[in-house]
Amino acid sequence: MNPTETPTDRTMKRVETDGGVPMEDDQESTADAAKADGGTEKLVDVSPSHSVPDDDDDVRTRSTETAITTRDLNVYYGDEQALDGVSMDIYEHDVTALIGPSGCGKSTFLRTINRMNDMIDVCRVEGDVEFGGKNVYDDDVDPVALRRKIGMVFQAPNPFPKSIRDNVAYGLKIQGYDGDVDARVEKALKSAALWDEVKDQLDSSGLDLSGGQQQRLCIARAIAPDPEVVLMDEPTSALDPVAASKIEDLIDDLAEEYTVIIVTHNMQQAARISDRTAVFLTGGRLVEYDDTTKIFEDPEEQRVEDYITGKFG
Ligand SMILES: Nc1ncnc2c1ncn2[C@@H]1O[C@H](COP(=O)(O)OP(=O)(O)OP(=O)(O)O)[C@@H](O)[C@H]1O
Repeated sequence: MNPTETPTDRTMKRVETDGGVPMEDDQESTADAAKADGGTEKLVDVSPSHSVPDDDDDVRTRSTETAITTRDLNVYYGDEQALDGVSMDIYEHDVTALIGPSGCGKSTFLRTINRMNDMIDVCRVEGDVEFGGKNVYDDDVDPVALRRKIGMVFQAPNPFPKSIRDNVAYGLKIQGYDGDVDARVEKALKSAALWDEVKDQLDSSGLDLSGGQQQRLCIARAIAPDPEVVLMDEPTSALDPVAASKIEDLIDDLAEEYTVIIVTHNMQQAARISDRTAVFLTGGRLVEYDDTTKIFEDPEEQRVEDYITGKFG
């Protein structure tokens, strides 16, 4: 499908998470096994066969509304072009995965959406990123206010050296929120599936938590100001498999309330947790963007199939 095309049927069964260990090295064997079977080849197994379906909430109705639209997005670091003409519609309440080999511009794309690239002097952006009916690069857009609406979670958990409560309340304080901060902290920690583990130690340092808990704390911090979009840059790559699995489950829940865009190197993870997948290849080009099942089972582009089956990247 053309990256900018609007799908006709936006209701589909969600790809299940198996809650298991992220596996990258079995991609080729999955495809080979399917071929040997004489069955329909699946490049990566996105079926729920290896999982236990959780409960009755495993079908999410998908929106036809776009949360973010990029048009002809070019990003440069000095003379080097990191993104080349990226046009993409990202849908509300979808989990959209960005995949591709190292250096193809995934993180740049993510950072361009909430203007984190503003902090890099040599970075120059051309084209539009529409959010809420406005180009986020318009002169009258306040990047700090924008980042409250489009929160971000990074690869390594990075809590502030503050209490758990203050970590979560941080964004609220910056925005001068004068309501019930404790209620908002509780709500965010519940949404981040951390409340039960920390509710009796809200004054302890966020740095005393485990890595997985710290990452969920960072997710709570990102969602406390009630954003519309949550950007995640490889949020599980620094975590052990159990902690990573918890975050994967959480991402699925977050999509009920937020639009989630996630960069991942883990193909199985993209297949498990995302509704749509965008494949970037060298040169910062978006080469294919479609429903995740389509990308992983029957991509249009040979280059995408080669990447997914581990022939390069
Ligand atoms: N701050 C920066 N200054 C200069 N060049 C940069 C900067 N950040 C990224 N680049 C360059 O832009 C290109 C895209 O990098 P980016 O980090 O967006 O790719 P990526 O696909 O996210 O890579 P990875 O998967 O390794 O994280 C690379 O060539 C990279 O060297």
